[in-house]
Amino acid sequence: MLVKICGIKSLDDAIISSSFYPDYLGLIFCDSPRKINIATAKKIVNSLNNKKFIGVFQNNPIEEVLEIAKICNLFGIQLHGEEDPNDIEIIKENKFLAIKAFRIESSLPENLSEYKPDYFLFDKVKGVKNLNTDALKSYNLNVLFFIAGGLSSENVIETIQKISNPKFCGIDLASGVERENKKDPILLNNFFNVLKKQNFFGGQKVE
Ligand SMILES: O=C(O)c1ccccc1NCC(=O)[C@H](O)[C@H](O)COP(=O)(O)O
Repeated sequence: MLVKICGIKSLDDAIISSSFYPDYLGLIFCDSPRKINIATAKKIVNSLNNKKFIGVFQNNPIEEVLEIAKICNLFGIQLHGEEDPNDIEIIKENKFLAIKAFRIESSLPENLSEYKPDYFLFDKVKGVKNLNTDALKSYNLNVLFFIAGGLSSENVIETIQKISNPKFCGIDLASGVERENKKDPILLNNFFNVLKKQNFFGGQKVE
């Protein structure tokens, strides 16, 4: 499994999280308790310049997304709203890794195949505890996908084992490794330990 730790809010969060060697670190630029400003994001990326930072955006004009991605020297862009499939093409043309996220309730979106990102990310809907993994059973596209939604050391293995799809490649999490709104070394350690114990840490990236 590839791992993306999302919602990095400070240099401390970034340093602690990257000490566990996740594949990607996420910076949230849209409305969220984990929203980061451009100046802080830029400082974090420049301080850890060998790490791959993904900016998370929601329904922003694509020109604005690209401008922020360039200012902050991001590796990739995750669109988490109702963006047009063409925005994904523009992200790829601009040489950023492109992730298209969808919040999944009971089924996959009908227009999923119109999007050609590097990865999909299937997240839970707001207000529920976890992702409905049954909804992923019909996934038959060629694009690799991550899952997200309330993952923690307690439920990650059980969740991974529920998904037997060859395109399932990664997990994304935020709150499951946070205490008092900060990334927590003990929770991170527990999380990576359970992954490693089950040989679920590591995997092949698209790039
Ligand atoms: O996490 C947020 O606050 C958020 C808000 C708006 C858009 C996207 C957001 N998160 C991006 C993600 O990739 C996942 O939703 C997140 O990492 C999963 O978080 P959690 O359920 O707490 O593990």
